[in-house]
Amino acid sequence: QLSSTFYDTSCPSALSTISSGVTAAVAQEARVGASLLRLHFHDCFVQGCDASVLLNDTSGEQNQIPNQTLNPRGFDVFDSIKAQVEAVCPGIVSCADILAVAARDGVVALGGPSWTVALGRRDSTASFPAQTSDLPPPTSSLQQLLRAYSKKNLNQTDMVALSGAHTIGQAQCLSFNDHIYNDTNINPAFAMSLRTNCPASGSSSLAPLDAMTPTAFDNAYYTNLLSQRGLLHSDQELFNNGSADSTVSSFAANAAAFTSAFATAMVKMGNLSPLTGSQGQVRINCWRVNG
Ligand code: HEM
Ligand SMILES: [Ca+2]
Ligand SMILES: [Ca+2]
Repeated sequence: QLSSTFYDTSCPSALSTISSGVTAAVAQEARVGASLLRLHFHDCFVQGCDASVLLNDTSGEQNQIPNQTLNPRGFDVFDSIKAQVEAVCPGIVSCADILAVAARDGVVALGGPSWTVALGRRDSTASFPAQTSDLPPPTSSLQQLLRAYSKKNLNQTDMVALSGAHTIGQAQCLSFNDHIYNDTNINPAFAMSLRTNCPASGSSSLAPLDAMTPTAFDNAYYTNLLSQRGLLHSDQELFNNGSADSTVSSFAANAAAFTSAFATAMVKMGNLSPLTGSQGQVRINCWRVNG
């Protein structure tokens, strides 16, 4: 059972240490907020929020396709924040908890909502590469997205709200080349402008997931979908004459409805299968199991 007061006596400065580290890093480079948020998602969807994504085994999760596009800067910033937390409270605060708090603080630093993060997760002692198949690819259909989220007990509203994370951050051309060259449910001028920097065969060059406000955590992601300006195939699937259309429209029209649904869904995602009590360990270095 997680609790928001978990570190109140064992490490009272844990939360302020994390938030000042995240705030400083995001002020220097806005994308870091997005990269930390995505790390938490890629952790929780693979065997639960246990920091398994951070273990850099050569045959681990990080080498699987969905994780090959995680921004290396996110790992660097994360490691430096963990080092700051270790300096004030050695061996107390888990990597999985820091990830959950850093994801929230990154959203807040970019103007998004805040929420209370329940704490007390412990860190895995193994990486789970096979389970990265629980992360839906950007080629997913609406039906495939719904199935991937329902496997995690997240409903359609949660799914649409969590996808609003794509209001910040960047994607490599190889994640959306098929959408801008071969799909028809995309604004032609938008597709044309993206093709300048993204060959049909794909590449590593970057485009913002939300071309309107790439560094603001707002509801522009949904207004983009209404005009067929979703960057990923999977983004535009949420507004493509299907069951999610009405939720997309309502989040586009009502920013508060989005931020409240996002916060609710982040809490649910952050509670996925945590290790607690004496399970797992508190890793000293997040990238390796304690030796
Ligand atoms: C609905 C299923 C989802 C799919 C198919 C998906 C797919 C992707 C892809 C392909 C990228 C770009 C990777 C690259 O090419 O560099 C990306 C980036 C990103 N995703 Fe998702 N994603 C999904 C859900 C989520 C969720 C639930 C969150 C967080 C709550 C999230 C947060 C992000 C962020 C913040 C970025 C930008 C990261 C950065 O700039 O470093 N995504 N996602
Ligand atoms: Ca995990
Ligand atoms: Ca935005």
